[in-house]
Amino acid sequence: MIVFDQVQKSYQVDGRAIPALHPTDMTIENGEVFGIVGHSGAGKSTLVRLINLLEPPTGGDILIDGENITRYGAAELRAFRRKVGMIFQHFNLLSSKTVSDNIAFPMKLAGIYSKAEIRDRVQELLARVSLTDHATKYPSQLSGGQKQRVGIARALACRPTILLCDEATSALDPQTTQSVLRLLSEINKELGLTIVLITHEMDVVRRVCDRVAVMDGGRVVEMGPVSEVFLHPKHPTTRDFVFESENIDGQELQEDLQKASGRILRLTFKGESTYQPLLGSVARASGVDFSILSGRIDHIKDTPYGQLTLSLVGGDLGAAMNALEAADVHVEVVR
Ligand SMILES: Nc1ncnc2c1ncn2[C@@H]1O[C@H](COP(=O)(O)OP(=O)(O)OP(=O)(O)O)[C@@H](O)[C@H]1O
Repeated sequence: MIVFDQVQKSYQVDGRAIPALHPTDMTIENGEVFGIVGHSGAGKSTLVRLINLLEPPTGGDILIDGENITRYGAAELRAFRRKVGMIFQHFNLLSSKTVSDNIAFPMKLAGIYSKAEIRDRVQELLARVSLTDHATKYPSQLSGGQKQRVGIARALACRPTILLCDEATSALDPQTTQSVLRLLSEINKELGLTIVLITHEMDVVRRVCDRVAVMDGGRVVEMGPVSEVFLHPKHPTTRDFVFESENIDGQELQEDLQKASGRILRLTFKGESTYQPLLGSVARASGVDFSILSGRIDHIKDTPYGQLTLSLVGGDLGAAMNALEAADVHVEVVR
């Protein structure tokens, strides 16, 4: 478990302390995929670099499995860092080394593994990331997705318990992004690894994360299970991210809503209720007429969800809303 207790970070710029992370409390459970989403400059990288003490905090305590890592000496810190793997947006591979040698590199650097151990581990990891046939290639001979797979294998070499991902899919096309995210999900499930993933795309969070923290101006402004934060965003920054990921233009939506008559409801279906033919029967029973203003069905991790914005006129609106809520549909009155 990673615990931030009033952790803060300021950078010294021209003799002045510029805050990048205001005092923050946060807990990341073992084995979860935790997303950190925010615009450029929000403080995401700073927060993640505090977890492996690449940046020392200027205040507060960071506890990992109960140990206060901010009090570690040099030797303890070296041993701790082997337990934390990291992957990067631009892969950071060594261009003069082969795929195998890149993966072996952190094990060699640690100086505690035998040659046979390194050889066996590299073979195992090459198979894990489906790159066995590329073992003797150099990074320049690989695609972006393959390079990130090497990055992941290298990060796993010393059997870490935490994997930090700093915009790991931002340089990849959508299809390659999907396959890298699938690989990260598999690793999380198979190895029980804790994954902390920074991104500026809510869509990445939706696909793989269990919980998410939304950052703005060096503060965590919203935090919770992805289904809660994604489907019922409270902070304006979170709303912007969700709208962006759904390709919704906030202003256009407002203009559309103004043209619609009657009550406007936003319905959220989750899990099994997503597939139920509910609307027709509720409309018939309550005598309410409805038109659909916008809608989508998608997944949050493995759970299907649907969201519909409807305008409703006539009939017994209260009865319709009760019937929907009784069927586990979340009903929000927009107007
Ligand atoms: N080494 C540094 N020295 C001084 N200021 C820094 C340093 N690193 C980051 N900052 C500042 O701290 C703030 C947070 O930066 P950070 O890189 O953590 O944000 P971010 O959300 O990761 O942004 P991006 O997505 O662009 O990487 C920014 O205002 C940035 O300019």
